[in-house]
Amino acid sequence: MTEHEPADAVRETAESIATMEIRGAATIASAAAEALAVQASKAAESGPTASDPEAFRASMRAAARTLRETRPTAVSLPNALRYVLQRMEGGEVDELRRSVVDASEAFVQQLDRAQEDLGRVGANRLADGDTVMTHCHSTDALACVEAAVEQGKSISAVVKETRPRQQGHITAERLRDVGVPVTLIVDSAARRYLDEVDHVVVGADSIAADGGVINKIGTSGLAVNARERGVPIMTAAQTIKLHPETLTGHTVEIEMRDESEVIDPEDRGSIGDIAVENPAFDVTPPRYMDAIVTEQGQFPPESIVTLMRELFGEGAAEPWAEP
Ligand SMILES: O=C(COP(=O)(O)O)[C@H](O)[C@H](O)COP(=O)(O)O
Repeated sequence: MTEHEPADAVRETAESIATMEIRGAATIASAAAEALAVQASKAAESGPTASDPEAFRASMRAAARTLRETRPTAVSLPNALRYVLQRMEGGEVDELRRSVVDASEAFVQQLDRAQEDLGRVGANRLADGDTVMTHCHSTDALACVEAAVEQGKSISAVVKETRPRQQGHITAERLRDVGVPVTLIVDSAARRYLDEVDHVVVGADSIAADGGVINKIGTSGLAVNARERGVPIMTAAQTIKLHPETLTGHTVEIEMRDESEVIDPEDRGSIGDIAVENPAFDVTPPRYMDAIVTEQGQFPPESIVTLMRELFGEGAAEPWAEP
């Protein structure tokens, strides 16, 4: 195996992330970490990467770049790659392999634990009898509702379908499966139903140093409406969603997806010369978000920078870059 040929499993994972078969920031992060472990095992098996530590390292960097290039917005993806590659160490291929496999396992375990911990923090904000409104499908947001249900609270949900990919349907099914009564609505009905809900709970793909929440398109409009109706809105986001590059003034790239997700290619001809745009995410300014719930407790969005600096220092390394 050469440095420019990531294992098939890495290419398959990258393809699944790009096509959204694997989706949602936390799930993308664990799939990426696991793909690096597979790459390490394959690279240690045969070819120059099996005998030359530098070729092995180069193949790991190339695999990380392949994964990094799939989708630009969820920072949990580069944070996962960074976590694993920064722990790659050893003078021999076998040591390098082991360090990558161990780091990948530790990362995935940490992710699961963090989600459980943040679920309990978020659940404390929910009271028995509350109705929550959700947007998209976020495993972190769901963890809060599930933990509240486990605490014996009776929770019901109004679930936005979330055009164009309708991830709300996944949320509706997950909530139904844990016994939460669900009402599914179209996105444009959200303001009408806000009068019937006690909390809005959303996830995040990235959180900027100023506390801005980058999440599925439509989150910012929902947040503005929730504020106007006096309904508290929280973001459930593990700390791997904190975007270290925003500490140095970078902005988060918003993914633009194909127009075929918005309009059926068969109908495209009939609408003629009309531009169709499909941004996948938007930014909710911190003043419209009541709390960011993490595994380390809840924070007002404006104070998240303190936690970010503690965890990431002043910036972000790119260990996948060629030296
Ligand atoms: O915006 C989305 C998913 O977008 P997409 O479907 O385009 O990937 C989710 O709210 C966040 O990724 C958080 O999810 P989680 O809490 O599971 O990390």
